Amino acid sequence: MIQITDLQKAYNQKTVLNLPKLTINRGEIFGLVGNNGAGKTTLFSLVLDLIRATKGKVTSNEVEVARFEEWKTFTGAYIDESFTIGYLTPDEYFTFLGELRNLNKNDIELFLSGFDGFFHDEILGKKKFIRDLSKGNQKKVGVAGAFMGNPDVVILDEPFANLDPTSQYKLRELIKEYAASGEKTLLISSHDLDHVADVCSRIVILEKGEVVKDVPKTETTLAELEEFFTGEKEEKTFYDDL
Ligand SMILES: Nc1ncnc2c1ncn2[C@@H]1O[C@H](COP(=O)(O)OP(=O)(O)OP(=O)(O)O)[C@@H](O)[C@H]1O
Repeated sequence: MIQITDLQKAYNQKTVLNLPKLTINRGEIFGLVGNNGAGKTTLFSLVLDLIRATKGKVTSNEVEVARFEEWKTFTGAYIDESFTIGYLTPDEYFTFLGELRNLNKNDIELFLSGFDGFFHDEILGKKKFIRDLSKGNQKKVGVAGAFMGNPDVVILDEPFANLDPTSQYKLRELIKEYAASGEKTLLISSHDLDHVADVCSRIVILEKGEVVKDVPKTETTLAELEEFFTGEKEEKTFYDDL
């Protein structure tokens, strides 16, 4: 679905991303982790053609994202506040986005009803501009918007950050439900190893712009990720054998 070939991004001669080859297949829930400055947002920004690559290319469903526009019809994303429209209320924003994605009023209402639990009665019908919502609620609007129109590819940069614990768990469920058909491709970055290990089918660790680990999710993934980032192996305790 997404092919990355010889992709490099440099700022002032300093390479911040270097990916000789990376393929993300249809149906994968691709989790991207890495310390601050590892290159996660840079990678997503290149996949979404928000910044120009120094070298190399990204194709999404065979469409080269930097040269053509068709990929936008099957891609939903939320990277930051610039993806929403601050001077609209969430209701206005979803109507706008829905129309853009050829949904009628009923479709939009049906779509939004799927987010009732996630929105927790804080988002819709409040007559508040998106820019005046709390950071977490702004994120909820953006994340929900990314799923609108049932896109084949959904890209979310740190979707769990700023959300309260209940909303984080609701988002896990939403992501899993969305991916359940096996037809959708999701790219999710997060600093929360527990969430990534729970929802993702494949996990990639970036370090200084390079892939240092690329593994399918298994029962031991969370422990392996924790060991990688803390440098400590979790000791087996007496209680583990009971
Ligand atoms: N516009 C820019 N000009 C110069 N350097 C930049 C620019 N944007 C990003 N960088 C650098 O690129 C590197 C990768 O940044 P990026 O935001 O992709 O990391 P990240 O993994 O998303 O980090 P975080 O977890 O902190 O969000 C960093 O060293 C960052 O300082």
